[in-house]
Amino acid sequence: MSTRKITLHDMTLRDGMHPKRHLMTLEQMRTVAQGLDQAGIPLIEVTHGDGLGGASVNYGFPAHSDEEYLSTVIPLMKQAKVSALLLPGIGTVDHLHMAHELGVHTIRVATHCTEGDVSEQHITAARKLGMDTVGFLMMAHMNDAAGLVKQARLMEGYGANCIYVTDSAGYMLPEHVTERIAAVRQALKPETELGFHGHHNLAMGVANSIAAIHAGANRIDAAAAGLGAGAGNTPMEVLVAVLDRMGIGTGVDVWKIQDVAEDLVVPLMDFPIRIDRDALTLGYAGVYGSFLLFAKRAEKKYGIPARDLLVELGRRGMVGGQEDMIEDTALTMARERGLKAAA
Ligand SMILES: C[C@H](O)CC(=O)C(=O)O
Ligand SMILES: [Mn+2]
Repeated sequence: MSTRKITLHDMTLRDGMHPKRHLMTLEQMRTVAQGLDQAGIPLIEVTHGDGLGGASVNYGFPAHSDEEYLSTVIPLMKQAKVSALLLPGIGTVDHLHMAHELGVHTIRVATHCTEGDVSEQHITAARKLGMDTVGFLMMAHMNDAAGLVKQARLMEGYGANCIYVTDSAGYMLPEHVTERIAAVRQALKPETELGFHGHHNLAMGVANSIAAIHAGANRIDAAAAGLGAGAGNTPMEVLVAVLDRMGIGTGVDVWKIQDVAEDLVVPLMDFPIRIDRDALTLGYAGVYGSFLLFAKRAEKKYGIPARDLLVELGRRGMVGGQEDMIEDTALTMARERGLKAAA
């Protein structure tokens, strides 16, 4: 067994909210969170798919508020800590205080990979509260290694004790991950932790996570049965089995996490999380994972195949926060093709 310890961070109840259209019930949250806790997962993320304050016309209204989800899950945890995602501009410092009061241990302040400077206020506030504070650089394939180093240093300078390279589009191949993680690892203080968040659109979730670990990452995100945006996140139960075979310690029980995936998470899926042609196109064209259902909806409404729309969104370089542009782009394409919207 290697002496290196990897912290696995579960995404089922946050990234998994995207394919659930943010409509998980409190009972589903409770059951899955307890299963993950009993399997030994040390850190579990809980919020709207777009983080604290995500409830909106743009991102979708959830079945319950972040307060309800967090106050349902946190008191039940025997060993796991709970994290919350926060995108400045969506989540506010008030949301951060609310999360802290409810017992959230880790706050992950997420920005586009070229906009780390917008995280200063939230990272500073979280550090003042003594929280485990993470800077989360999304769509990391859209910045090169040197650019990510700059952004990571900014976030570290504001007080983040961990920085994430986030493959939101599931676009990266292992060599892209290795190059970026190694460069960021070298640039940060040795005590600053480094994480990787993968999506499985090109079936690279596990391979990319292993590449990240080899290049110096020590926190890795994954979701039980892969429940997450697009073709899902790195499947947790597969990652745990592979790391166990590699002799890398995670503290997670190989069998129990399989049972969580199979018995608790697969049954709550609204559709199978798989690499269908649209999810594959996200990875191939480098498109933000949570655009998938928006594109599928636009296909029904305007008759533009989701795949064509996703390719165009990738060509236009659309990023998280530009969800309204999906409809706009579909309308433009429908007009160009002489199509009429479905009644
Ligand atoms: C708000 C996004 O879903 C955050 C994330 O998980 C990603 O960028 O990937
Ligand atoms: Mn994600």
